[in-house]
Amino acid sequence: MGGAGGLTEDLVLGINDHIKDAVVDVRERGSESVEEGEEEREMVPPRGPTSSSSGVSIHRSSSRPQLDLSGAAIQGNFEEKDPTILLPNQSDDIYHLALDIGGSLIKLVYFSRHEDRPLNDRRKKSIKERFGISNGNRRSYPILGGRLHFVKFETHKINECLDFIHSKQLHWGGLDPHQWTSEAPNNENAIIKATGGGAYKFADLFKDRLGVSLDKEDEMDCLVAGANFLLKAIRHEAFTHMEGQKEFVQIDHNDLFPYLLVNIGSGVSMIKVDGDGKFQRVSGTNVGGGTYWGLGRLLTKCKSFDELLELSQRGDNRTIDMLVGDIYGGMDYSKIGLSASTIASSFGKAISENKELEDYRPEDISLSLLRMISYNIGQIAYLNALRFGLKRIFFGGFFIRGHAYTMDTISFAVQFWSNGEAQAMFLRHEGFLGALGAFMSYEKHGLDDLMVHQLVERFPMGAPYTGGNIHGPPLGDLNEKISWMEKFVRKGTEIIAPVPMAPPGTTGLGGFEVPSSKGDTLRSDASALNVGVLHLVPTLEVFPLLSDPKTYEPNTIDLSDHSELEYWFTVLSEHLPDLVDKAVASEGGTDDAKRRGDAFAHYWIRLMEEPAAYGKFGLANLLELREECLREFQFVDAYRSIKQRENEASLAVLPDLLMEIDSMSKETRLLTLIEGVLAANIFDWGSRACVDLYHKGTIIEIYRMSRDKMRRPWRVDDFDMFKERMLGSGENNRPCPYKRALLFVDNSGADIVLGMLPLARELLRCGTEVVLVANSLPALNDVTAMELPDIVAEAAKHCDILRRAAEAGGLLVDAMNIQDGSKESSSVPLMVVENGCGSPCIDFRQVSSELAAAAKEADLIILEGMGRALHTNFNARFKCDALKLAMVKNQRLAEKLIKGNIYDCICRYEPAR
Ligand SMILES: Nc1ncnc2c1ncn2[C@@H]1O[C@H](COP(=O)(O)OP(=O)(O)O)[C@@H](O)[C@H]1O
Ligand SMILES: CC(C)(COP(=O)(O)O)[C@@H](O)C(=O)NCCC(=O)O
Ligand SMILES: [Mn+2]
Repeated sequence: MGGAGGLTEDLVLGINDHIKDAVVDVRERGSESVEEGEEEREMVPPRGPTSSSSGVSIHRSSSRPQLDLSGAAIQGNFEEKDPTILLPNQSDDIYHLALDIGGSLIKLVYFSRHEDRPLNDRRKKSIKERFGISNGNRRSYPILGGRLHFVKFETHKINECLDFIHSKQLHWGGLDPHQWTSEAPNNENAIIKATGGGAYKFADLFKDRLGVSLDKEDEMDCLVAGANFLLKAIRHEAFTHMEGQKEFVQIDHNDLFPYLLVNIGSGVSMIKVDGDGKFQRVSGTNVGGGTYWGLGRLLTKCKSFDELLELSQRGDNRTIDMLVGDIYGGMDYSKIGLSASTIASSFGKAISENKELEDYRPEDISLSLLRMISYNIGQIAYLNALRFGLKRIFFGGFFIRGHAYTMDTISFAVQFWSNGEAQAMFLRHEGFLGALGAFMSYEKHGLDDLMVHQLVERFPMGAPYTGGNIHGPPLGDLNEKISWMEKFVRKGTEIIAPVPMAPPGTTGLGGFEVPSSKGDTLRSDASALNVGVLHLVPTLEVFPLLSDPKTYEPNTIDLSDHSELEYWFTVLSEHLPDLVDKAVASEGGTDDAKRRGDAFAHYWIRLMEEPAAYGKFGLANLLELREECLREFQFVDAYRSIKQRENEASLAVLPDLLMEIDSMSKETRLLTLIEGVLAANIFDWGSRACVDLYHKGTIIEIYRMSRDKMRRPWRVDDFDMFKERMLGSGENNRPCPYKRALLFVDNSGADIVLGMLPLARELLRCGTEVVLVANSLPALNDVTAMELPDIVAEAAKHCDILRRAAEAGGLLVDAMNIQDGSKESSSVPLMVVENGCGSPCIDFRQVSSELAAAAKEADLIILEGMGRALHTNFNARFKCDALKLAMVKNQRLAEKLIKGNIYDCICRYEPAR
């Protein structure tokens, strides 16, 4: 090893000298952010390494396209009030709508389609040819990518709902689904699927106001279809809620039936579900959500359901309910297992006291009523489960409203009466089952064919308002979002107050005792249970090399541990000012960008008030949500100029690095290359520690420190095993054992140029095909698949191996004047493939179809960086050999994962399973 160390040292000095000329002092950058936009224009070469990020084909975009109003014309009778307007050029977003019009609420589920605009770039084309990927060849009709939105209105405000549908022109989509792709649909014969009593009651109103007919679907059919779809297709849909603890339940698709579905709407239906379309309504009760809201309104004079629910949180039901202790002189009735605090008779105290309604606190009345109804429903549900021997009970309907206390009470009843045999579970899309079922009843929309991995739930701004609260149009337009945000900030200080990390208020005593959540307010935007927009991405696939997709869990750190959540949320929040700075600078530092930056920061903190509301949450989800938030506020690529500069600086020193590498023996070279990857992984703008380093030193100093740290053994060091596999024992010059390697690259600049590209070159040199796998969308300073071909092209100018391989892989098409011009067909190709992600991490259950295709013949994967190799996939096992390379740039993670320290390195080699 001594020899290798010496050479490495030389290499460092050599590189440092070159870097000195080419690299800017990072300290200067922080303070020059305002001019960055300008300078960026100067620095962008015509075909610069990262100049093309704006045209990315976005897989997971969450921003809504604007309506194309050109050529708009009134359709039909001009005399009509609110006539329909045709938008002939609005072709990329086609809507489809289904309704559930209940006694209390109208639920809307609508689909918006954003057509893929495949970029005809050379990379995509050649990858498609090479891997034989064609569009839509798997089904007789294509599943359309798009988004499912969830909105609700109060039934007595049906006009708001009609206005909403009209304003969004959702009724135009009510045509035969086969016509979804056609332009400018004509809605004369439009039909909208609808369920619930209102589908009958309001049919004429829909015809008069919107000119559409409601196609009525059976309510029970719809509830069951909706529940089955959610339970099969949405990963974190069902959860238990006991004593304040929410726990997501992974439902095995093959072991879903039978179950009892209890839908608590205005009234309550109990349905025994035995399969898709196989069910029986076995019971129900007229004491339901309508009872709580109706009686509660009369008794407390509350103006809204949420107000009534909020009152209950400050209530003490002992003032009204007759408890066992009231009857037994403060004692338990222990013989039959009833404690003194058990409710013997709801509202029972009111009979014996000489009091009027005004003498009772509305808070106490509300709580007593809530407990009476929840407990009663829980008990009837249990009895029905018992009747049919069902172990699982799923509760839906908007009565639940994601309210911790309601869920705890119902869970307690089920647990108590069943002696723990039966389990109450709740659904995140609680009240949308019927509407979803009605949506499913459209023939051949392909939704029922979609699988879990093709659905991505996103929480764009406005989701809490559409899915949660009763509200008008969701905030679609960015200006609306920001003005809302500004209003919100002005209104209260909630946003900047410390983030509450304690679990939501609960009794802690299982529903029989007084809630300890006094003083807690039910947030009026209903973020207690957020329902996001479901993105349907038919092109996402499960990575075929996962050794066991069923048990695969991408996250290494589970944030359901509150101390973890608190820590990571704090770390990311501390990074926020720097991130906002970069984001604003990337948009030219304009006033508009500053407003958006502020709004982003506020929104981010607000989102984090209750992350559990978004389904099961790991660190990878937190990091991804941050990127999604940035995109939501139209920050396309916050680190664009930083990436460009670091790419240019690194490319300038690449030729010298390659020269030094080429002078080494095979063995030393391999070690030096791996060291190079680990050392360059320090250039990570997502790590607090690294950003602090950038503010203190130059790239050269940082890089030197990083190379110094490279002495083996690393904290996790399987290098010898990897070397053995690559080179065999002894210098026997045998060819490299790998046919195709997938290199999951991480950061721009030194990381890709001086770390991963030289490693890729070595693999190419020994006959391995190399697929560079990079992000589809920007995330921090990660290099994207769109940027890589240009970086490779630049590097190829100095290296024949890279040039020939890139040519063979279709990355270079007469890209430059190549000296020897030989185009050997025998050369091993180098390709670039997008991974389908826009995050620093990767979830192998949802990758792009081109990556899935490329993986089929791969026998080595190399995962680089903290996000892809540590936060996610540290424990993942693959069907082929895997090398995980990362520098740990966080002290706590280093301690937890490897009992080590910040800047320790990991080289983990795992032979195929
Ligand atoms: N904002 C709200 N306005 C009215 N009721 C609400 C609201 N949020 C939750 N609820 C509760 O949800 C019940 C309606 O649930 P839902 O599943 O929509 O049933 P339905 O189809 O009968 O309208 C109401 O009776 C009430 O208890
Ligand atoms: C965002 C990152 C995963 C990116 O790391 P990378 O994948 O580039 O190695 C990492 O910087 C990170 O975990 N940052 C947050 C923790 C911290 O600042 O210490
Ligand atoms: Mn990164």
